[in-house]
Amino acid sequence: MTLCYLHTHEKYVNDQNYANKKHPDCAIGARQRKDLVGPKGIPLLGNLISLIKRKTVVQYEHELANKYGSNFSFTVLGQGRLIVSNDPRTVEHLLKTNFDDYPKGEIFYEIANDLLGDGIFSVNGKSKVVINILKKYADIGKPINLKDLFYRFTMDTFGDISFGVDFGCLTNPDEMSQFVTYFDFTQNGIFERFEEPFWKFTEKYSEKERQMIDRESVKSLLTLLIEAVDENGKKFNDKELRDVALNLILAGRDTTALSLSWMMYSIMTNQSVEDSLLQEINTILSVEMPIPSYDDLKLFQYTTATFYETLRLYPIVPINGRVCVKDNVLPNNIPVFAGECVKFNLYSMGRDEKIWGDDAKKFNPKRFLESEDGLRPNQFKFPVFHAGPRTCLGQQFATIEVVTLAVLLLKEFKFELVPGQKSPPEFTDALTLSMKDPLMTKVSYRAKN
Ligand code: HEM
Repeated sequence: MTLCYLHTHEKYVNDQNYANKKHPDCAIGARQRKDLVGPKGIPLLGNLISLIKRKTVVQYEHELANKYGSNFSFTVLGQGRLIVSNDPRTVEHLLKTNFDDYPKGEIFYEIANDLLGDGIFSVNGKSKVVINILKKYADIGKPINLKDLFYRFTMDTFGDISFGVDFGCLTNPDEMSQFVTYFDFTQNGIFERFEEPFWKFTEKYSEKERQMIDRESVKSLLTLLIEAVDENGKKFNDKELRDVALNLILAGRDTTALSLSWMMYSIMTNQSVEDSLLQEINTILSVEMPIPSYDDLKLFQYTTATFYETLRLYPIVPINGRVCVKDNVLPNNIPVFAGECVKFNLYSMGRDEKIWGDDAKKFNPKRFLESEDGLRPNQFKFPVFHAGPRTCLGQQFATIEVVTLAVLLLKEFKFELVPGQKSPPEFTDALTLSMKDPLMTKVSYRAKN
């Protein structure tokens, strides 16, 4: 997943053209822009301090959107000027119409079709393991952390369909595989670099970051993958190791696991949605068809709409954007100069009444079924899977995974939030909209067999 921070960082550090010494209220390296609204910064640092003080970047920008409207700008030391434009026309401009002015790196892999082929069998197989785990919790009446369970589910499904290996996350629930632990550690470390302009300096002196670059850790991470073999005994080559492992897992595991968590949270807090889901599931599934096949999945329209509605209010990739390489003008007439980063905040867009109408903040899956576009919403208004030529390659696979598991779980179990938890859950600062705390859930049988 390419975010613009890294590019902006390099661009601005290297580009002395913009390194104007007189920057009264913006970060060094950023062009002065009196034509844009936004919070006043301080010399050299720009808005870095207020950004650090906020809970998350998503919330910082959402607060600014509430104050300044859909288009505003701020500057941050190390990132230069960030122009936020939560406007579907800007999204189309960036990701499609003026795609060449906002380039994105090479496609790192093309796996979607392979995944769809056998993916459904793997999803069904792993869903059964999840159901067995839930049965144990339902039998003893002990709450389970659904967030953790969904991470294990998507990780194992991924290991299975992509590498042909079993990471054992579901079968050894008390012990997260070493590979997964190292992957998470490295992923978190990388995100912190986006936020810390002096990371090269601070990493030298911090114990945590020392571990990040510790050769033994990296070696262990790689060793585990190097040792993994597919069913024919074939090992990964170096390029596969780098591209497939990190990018694929980053793109596919967290996104789907988090979608499941936010979706289950939304269902647990909206009784009428749960009722409609059950009605659909009980009408379609039967003794003859206890598990949906690939073709049956399109019948689950309300369930699919519930997945989309979850992504609208809880976009798993909540902020996106691109660095501009050629001066141009946005459709709303805002000029953008090479080196500036144009972003859109999907969390704000999903809650925007101008885009979704008066009930924008309400969780209402029917809005998709009742709209003209149906289950093919306009990508620029709803860029949760990105849009244009670089749309998410895993959209269809993620939909299969989420809808299948949700249908099978909801048919068998009733889920209730354990009281005393924050609702809605808080999220952390990460590339993805990660829940900060466990999602503790009481699970019970709908009808004991
Ligand atoms: C609900 C689940 C998912 C969501 C919300 C999601 C969202 C996204 C987004 C927003 C991007 C664009 C990122 C960027 O360029 O900044 C993306 C790209 C991508 N996603 Fe997904 N994704 C999901 C699941 C998956 C799955 C399961 C896979 C793999 C099977 C996958 C594979 C990819 C790939 C390969 C790309 C890069 C496409 C390219 O650059 O051409 N995604 N996804």
